[in-house]
Amino acid sequence: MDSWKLLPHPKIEKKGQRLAVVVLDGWGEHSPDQFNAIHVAATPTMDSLKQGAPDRWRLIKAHGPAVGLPTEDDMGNSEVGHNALGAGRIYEQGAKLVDSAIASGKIFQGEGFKYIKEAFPNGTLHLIGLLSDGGVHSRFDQLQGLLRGSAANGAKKIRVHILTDGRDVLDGSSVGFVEQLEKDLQDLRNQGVDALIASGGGRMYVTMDRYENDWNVVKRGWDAQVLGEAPNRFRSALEALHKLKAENPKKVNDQYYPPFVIVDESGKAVGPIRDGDAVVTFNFRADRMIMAAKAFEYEDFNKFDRVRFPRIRYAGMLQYDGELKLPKHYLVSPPQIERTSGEYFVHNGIRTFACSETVKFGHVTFFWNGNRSGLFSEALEEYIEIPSDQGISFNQKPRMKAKEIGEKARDAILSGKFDVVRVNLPNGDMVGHTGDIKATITACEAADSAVKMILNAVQQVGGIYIVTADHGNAEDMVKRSKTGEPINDANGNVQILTSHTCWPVPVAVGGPGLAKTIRFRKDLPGAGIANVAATTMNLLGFEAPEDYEPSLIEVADG
Ligand SMILES: O=C(O)[C@@H](CO)OP(=O)(O)O
Ligand SMILES: [Mn+2]
Ligand SMILES: [Mn+2]
Repeated sequence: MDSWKLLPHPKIEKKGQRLAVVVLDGWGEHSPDQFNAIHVAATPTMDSLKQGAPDRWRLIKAHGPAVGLPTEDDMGNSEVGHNALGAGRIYEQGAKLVDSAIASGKIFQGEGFKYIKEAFPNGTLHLIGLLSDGGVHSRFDQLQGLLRGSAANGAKKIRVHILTDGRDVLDGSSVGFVEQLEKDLQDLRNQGVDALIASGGGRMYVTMDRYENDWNVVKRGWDAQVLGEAPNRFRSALEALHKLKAENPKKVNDQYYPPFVIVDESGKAVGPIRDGDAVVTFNFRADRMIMAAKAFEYEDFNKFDRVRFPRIRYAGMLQYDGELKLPKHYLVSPPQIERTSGEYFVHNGIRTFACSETVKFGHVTFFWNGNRSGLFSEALEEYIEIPSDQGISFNQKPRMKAKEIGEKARDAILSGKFDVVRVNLPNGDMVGHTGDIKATITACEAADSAVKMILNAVQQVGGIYIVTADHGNAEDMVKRSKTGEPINDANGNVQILTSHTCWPVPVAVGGPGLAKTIRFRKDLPGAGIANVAATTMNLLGFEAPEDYEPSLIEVADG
């Protein structure tokens, strides 16, 4: 028997239902107050869905172990969220896999580490990555583990190229992380390892672009890290952070520090990357390291002028793209996500349309499909990317491309060419990360209007919808005490929260094609977003594979 064949659902007929799957990025559920941008925004469509509770609207988990992260304190993120949504099962994710590999010491015995270790006797080890304890792309304690382990394994010269965060952690917290890193590097120097910070920059402006939105971001990183060139040169990273902020307090924050290099007393960069060196990008998450990985690895490369292409031993913390085998060498094996819902669908003749704008396009395709690039089937699938605005912080244009995404989805639904139309609406998340509450309110309104456009099209064709989110963000824009009170900073202003949250997200089903008897089960109170994939299979008239997390819906008698 074809193991890809999904069995017909015993109670839900497969009758060519057209299904819209809408993911609102960064849209959680939290108590209503002035710092809940979704609550303050006029969101009539999402509000109306809530009226369907408990049978057709409920909350599901989108953080911590429910999405494969180490602890209940780990907020969700797009990678683990879309992996869970698309794969319908919970995989141990990068953060956890790296933790285990460091704890057991296996990371230092693996092929990847052995490969870079060859460079230790004569070359420098460069560590490049996001410096914070956000746990979304990287974690500070993992960098510390890597530093200690590398020194213990013979690294004599280490250079750290930092990317400041302020997006998964509070803005301004980069200073504390750099102070701690400087202490750790001093400890290494006391042990005879020549260890220094060599360059830096803010994650949104240096290195960590994604989905080829803007190669200039990667180039700025390359120039500083590899060539040792940047418009800003300082004797220390702390000096860089303080001076660059003081020069331009309105524009410069942790996410957007301009690139800088650290120089010695003669003004020479302390750590350009040269032939014979080893380079490790210590982010475990893929999307924002793939572009840099290509620049470090590909012989043929034309995205920008690298000027110099050093012969290095390069490894990623994880392999970032299994399909492209990028990078070839890595310290920890990524989760092997297979048999995703999208792949099942093509094997069962389901025609899928997927769409978002650039900044989230890979979320609803690459992450959704288990970190796999490209289509499963040219004949049955179409993925559309709407170009995102470039070079701006999204609070300047908070509506982003919500309308365009809504229109594309609407047209795809009305065309009759697709059984499933899947979109990601980025607004709540991308604007939420700017910490600009007013703009985030506008963002949420734009996303809500796009949902409306999609639901109207579903209505017209007699279809079904499932609306949900990948994790929280816009529903809570302020740092809170344990009892939920907003926390003030030293100047008496509330501390703005730019990060994701641990709050649950809504899921709603409906549409004229949904039988009246279908409702949410009540026996899955702890369900999470991994339960959505089986639900979509049921909505299309299929049983889900046995090892998928259970479907959220049931068919009531009568
Ligand atoms: O912007 C990103 O890279 C992350 C936050 O670090 O957000 P998301 O997981 O929503 O993509
Ligand atoms: Mn997201
Ligand atoms: Mn986000």
